[in-house]
Amino acid sequence: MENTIITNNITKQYKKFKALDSVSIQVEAGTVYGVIGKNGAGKTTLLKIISGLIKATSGDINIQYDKINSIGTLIEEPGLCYDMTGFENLKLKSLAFGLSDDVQLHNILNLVGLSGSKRVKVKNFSLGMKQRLGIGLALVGNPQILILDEPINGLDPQGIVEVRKLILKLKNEFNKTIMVSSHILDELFKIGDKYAIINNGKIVLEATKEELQKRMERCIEVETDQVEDVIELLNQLKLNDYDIHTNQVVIRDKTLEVRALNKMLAEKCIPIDGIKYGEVSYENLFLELIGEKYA
Ligand SMILES: Nc1ncnc2c1ncn2[C@@H]1O[C@H](COP(=O)(O)OP(=O)(O)OP(=O)(O)O)[C@@H](O)[C@H]1O
Repeated sequence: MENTIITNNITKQYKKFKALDSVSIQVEAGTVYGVIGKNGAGKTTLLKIISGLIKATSGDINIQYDKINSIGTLIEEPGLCYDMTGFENLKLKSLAFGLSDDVQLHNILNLVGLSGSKRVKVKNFSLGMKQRLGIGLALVGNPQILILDEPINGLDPQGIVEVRKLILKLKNEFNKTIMVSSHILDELFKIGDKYAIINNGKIVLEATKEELQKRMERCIEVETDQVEDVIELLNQLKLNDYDIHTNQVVIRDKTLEVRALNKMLAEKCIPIDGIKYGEVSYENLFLELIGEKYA
């Protein structure tokens, strides 16, 4: 598939501080691209540079699009007028863009699930409604690319589901290319096709959903009430990458096979209640990638 956004060694320097350090990413057209990182990792800086809101200190950006206004952004606050309705907010932005297509605005209101609240002023909106209106504002002018910075931050579970469905609908039915950042890993992993994991301004991994899933596949979960004996065996085998839970040991080793471990446990007469392959959690994968210890 064709790439819509390519960045090449983008660096952003604030005096002596490097907020972004040689960031190179490739975003394919019609996909959702997740940018994952802790607070202060550099997500907003990257999205602002791609949106054209700030300039990179060095590096190149190549963005393919046909029309002016082809990037819609929701970065930090949506900048809503609280004494106006959702429609009036859309209208204001549309006028600022020199557009006069009210039908499109009604379609946007419908798309973001706010057509039932036509007469409600934004000051009476829930946070989820405000966030969806923020996405609606990003859609004014029908951009092909959407840049959404932390769109689910602070939302309740229902609000998160609504934004997730909206993002997927925008991709699947409207063929938008969407970059979305978050530190809520589980949620972002539900919608992205490809991801950049960013830490201290550097991309520590750019990987497709499938590649990430592959990395998460392999761990072995041993259920036992004799956790200490299992740990002793693992230490003898020099397998030091494991988590201990109540009555469970989770071993992360790509070479160890369930059958082989099962045999060794039996030989040592260590009773177990179960042994199987499991998945590394998103959080642990993330911590591994940014070089921090598992929780
Ligand atoms: N205008 C600025 N001047 C100086 N430093 C800045 C400026 N803008 C951002 N930074 C710094 O750059 C780093 C990256 O900030 P950025 O907002 O991109 O992080 P983030 O990953 O989006 O984090 P968060 O989730 O907290 O928004 C932070 O350490 C931040 O303090």
